[in-house]
Amino acid sequence: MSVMQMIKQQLPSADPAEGLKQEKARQYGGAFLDLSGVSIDFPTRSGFFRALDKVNLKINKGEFVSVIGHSGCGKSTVLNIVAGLSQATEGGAILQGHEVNQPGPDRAVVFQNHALLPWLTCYQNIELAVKEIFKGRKNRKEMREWIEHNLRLVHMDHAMHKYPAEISGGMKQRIGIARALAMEPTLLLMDEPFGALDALTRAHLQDSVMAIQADLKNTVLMVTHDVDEAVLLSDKIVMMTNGPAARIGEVLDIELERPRERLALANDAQYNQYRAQVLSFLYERQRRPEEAH
Ligand SMILES: Nc1ncnc2c1ncn2[C@@H]1O[C@H](COP(=O)(O)OP(=O)(O)OP(=O)(O)O)[C@@H](O)[C@H]1O
Repeated sequence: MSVMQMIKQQLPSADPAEGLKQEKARQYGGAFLDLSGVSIDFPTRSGFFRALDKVNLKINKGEFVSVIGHSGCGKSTVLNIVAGLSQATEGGAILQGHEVNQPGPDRAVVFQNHALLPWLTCYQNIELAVKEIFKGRKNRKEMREWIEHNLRLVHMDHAMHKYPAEISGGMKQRIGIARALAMEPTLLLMDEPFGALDALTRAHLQDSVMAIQADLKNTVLMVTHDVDEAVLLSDKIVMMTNGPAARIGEVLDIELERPRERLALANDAQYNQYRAQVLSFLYERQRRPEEAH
């Protein structure tokens, strides 16, 4: 899929009925996100491949939820179903009372590789999404202020007129996050958002995301490979079994007080206990044959 297609898929449809559906959804009082009985079969040359088998997951409003599991278990597939980029073969995702069957502006996605349009500046990359979403609701000045506000949130206002090629990988990722936040999504979806970054940049960006989350109280679903990242950022860690036919193995509630400080937590018994629980799930109960030696 091209970068343009990915961005377009997240933008709103012009259908007025869609606006009404979204308004109804905002008033819905049930489970915020409810995945029930989600299975998916991908067609392959040797027949159907069942990637997920009867996945059930509930997420509450304002929660930060991480999905962790070994490579290829189906983490991105879960996120893509919630994003509306993949269709479940059985079951489905209900977001605020409405079935997800296509991408929409209520679910902004941050990918590992930022997906910025190289011919637009950082400001213009965000503006593209903001113009679509807020047309008729914000005037030019309000839009400019809103874009600048979101650039400030990720500490990138100083580089707003630079092109993606002129900034570092970590900075590009910040712009991707600013663009997603500027869409004011009901649900923020992040697929290994820090995966391509060096350890220091990764830590800075994790801290920024925690600070933004504390402020905006977004509901976030994040895919990660990183146990420390999952424990540090999450309210809930969803641990997936190995595929094919992957399921949710365990869900761990992380009850560490916020704000969380990575240095203080390094010596925190409860933090280390959570960390050990995730490691034990991944490397004992879900150990893969190639890791047994
Ligand atoms: N479109 C597709 N067609 C066929 N198989 C697919 C398709 N998309 C995903 N799969 C398969 O489904 C399984 C889950 O893939 P997915 O990308 O969700 O895993 P993941 O846990 O996110 O992996 P990673 O951590 O390596 O990114 C894999 O075996 C993958 O090969």
